[in-house]
Amino acid sequence: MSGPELTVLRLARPYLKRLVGAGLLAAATEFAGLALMATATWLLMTAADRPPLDRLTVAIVAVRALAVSRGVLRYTERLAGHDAVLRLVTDVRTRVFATLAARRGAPPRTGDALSRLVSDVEAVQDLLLRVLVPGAAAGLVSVAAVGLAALISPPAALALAAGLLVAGVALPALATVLTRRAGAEVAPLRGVLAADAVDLTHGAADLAAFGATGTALGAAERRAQRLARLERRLAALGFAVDALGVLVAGLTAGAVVLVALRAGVDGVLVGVLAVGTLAAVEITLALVAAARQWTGLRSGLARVAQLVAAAPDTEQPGAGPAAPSPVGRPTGAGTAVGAAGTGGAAANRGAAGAGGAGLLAGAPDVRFEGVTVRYRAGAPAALDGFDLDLPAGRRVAVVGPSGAGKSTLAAVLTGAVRPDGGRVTLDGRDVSAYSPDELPRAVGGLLAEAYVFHASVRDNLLLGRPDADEDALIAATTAAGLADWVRAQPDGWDTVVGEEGGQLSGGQRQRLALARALLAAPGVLVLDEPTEGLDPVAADEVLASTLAATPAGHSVLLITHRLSGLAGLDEIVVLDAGRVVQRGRHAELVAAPGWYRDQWVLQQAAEHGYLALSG
Ligand SMILES: Nc1ncnc2c1ncn2[C@@H]1O[C@H](COP(=O)(O)OP(=O)(O)OP(=O)(O)O)[C@@H](O)[C@H]1O
Repeated sequence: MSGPELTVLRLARPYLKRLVGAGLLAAATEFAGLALMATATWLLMTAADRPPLDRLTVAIVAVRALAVSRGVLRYTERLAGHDAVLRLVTDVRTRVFATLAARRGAPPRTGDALSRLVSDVEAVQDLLLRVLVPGAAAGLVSVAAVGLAALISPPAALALAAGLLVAGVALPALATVLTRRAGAEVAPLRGVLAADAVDLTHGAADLAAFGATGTALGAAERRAQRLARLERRLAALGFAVDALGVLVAGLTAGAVVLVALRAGVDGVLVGVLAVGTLAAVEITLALVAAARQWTGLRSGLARVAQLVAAAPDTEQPGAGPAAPSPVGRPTGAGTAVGAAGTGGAAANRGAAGAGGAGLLAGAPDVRFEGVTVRYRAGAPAALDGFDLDLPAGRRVAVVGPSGAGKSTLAAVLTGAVRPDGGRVTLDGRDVSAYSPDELPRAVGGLLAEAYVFHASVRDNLLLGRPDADEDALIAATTAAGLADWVRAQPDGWDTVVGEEGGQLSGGQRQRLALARALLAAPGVLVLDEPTEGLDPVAADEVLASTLAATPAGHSVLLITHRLSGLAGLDEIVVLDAGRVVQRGRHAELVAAPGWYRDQWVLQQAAEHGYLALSG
């Protein structure tokens, strides 16, 4: 027993007395079972000769007493063991939680943290309740069984000892060797799968928008299949070892009987030895189960020990299993379990550069015809008979007050929401007719509240275009105003951004999501509030560089609250309560009375002061 187990045992020190008590009670329970079998055998075989009843009285009482005491002992053992272990587990869980919460550097992903708090901490519980307590009990009872057998026949006791050694030492060792590798892979894999579940649910909209859902699902499925394979293999090996255990029990009982007969032991006692041997070997075989449990628990224990032992901020970012990227690339130095590669629909796209390095496919002509969306029956329509032509290469902004239906427009265009009335077509074909792989090539971009994955900057960027080269990465991040930050990071493109981009400022997160959208460069680039969270100067710069970086011929649908920087756009559509209330170019709208002009004045005054308006 080494490192992690010792750390756990050190934590168990305050509960040592209770644990030792539980171990002794477990041994007493097993011993009562063994004694019950032996006494009952003696009773039956002796009774067959019809002796006077008083010869049997003690044995009859003993059988009853042992049967009752066995149940009582088992109950108290469970009570004492669980009492001690649940107290310990509460301590460990509190410490693990405190360490996770206090840790600086890269925090674990929610799924992984959950897995550490739940299944890894349960490994501590299992180590004590399923490995140490039953293991110690089995060891003690084996010694007692050999001692008792020696009282009847020393040679038979030797045969029993040999059988018990095989059952209690050789078989557990064999089980450990056979299951070690698979067992070590299982706990981290469970953690990674839990993290996959978080990404697939929280990042579902962005994965769909970049056409990476299939790839991410595929990667998660491959990991799930790997886990299932490992668990099947562990179960099959376990059954094989269990079968060997039954064989060992039979062979040992046979050997004990032969040796005892040769040594001239009385027939009834031979029977007692035979049944006692079967019972003793069965109890010792608990060590095989304990060993199998132990190999399965080791990696979970190691992770708990690592967390408990580490000072809150000493753990290195990226330690532990590699954080799989949403597109299936391993991002850390640890075990890249089931890395999925970069195949799939997203990888099959053509080349396209944020800086105009090439076109995916020509931008389609988009047409909204009388589109109506109502989220709930009876609720006001979020979009109410909306019409818009967005021919290839056109750049249109949609503005309007909060709740006007702007994001709903983006959701309808990207296929996330189906209109209740009217239709949206790309090159004359209804959006709903495009497959989930096909649509993101034509339409995509930065959705409202874009999800940033717990992966490196590079992997977050590559979500929409896995084959992008360094130049394209630089072009996209430069346009989004993130390139200087990336250059300043010690790990550069490999900087892990934390779950939901938690290691980034709000503005950096937004720039990263924007750079990702630019890199994906779909024919119709939807940008929902691309400069949200940036100060006015930065917002103007980023919007200008973003529009400049969009390849010529690609269309842009810009959704924004800010009216600054829209002068160069082909059309601005003002929405209110799902209806178009104004449309035109910036200069026209600023000149005409209406929501646009009022809002423009207010925003200019807020950002530059009222004097700037008159100047
Ligand atoms: N998933 C939804 N379920 C129910 N109602 C929704 C949903 N999404 C939006 N709505 C409603 O639809 C209307 C339009 O919302 P939408 O998000 O499209 O407006 P918006 O113009 O983008 O607003 P904001 O500028 O505040 O983001 C709002 O009244 C909103 O409450």
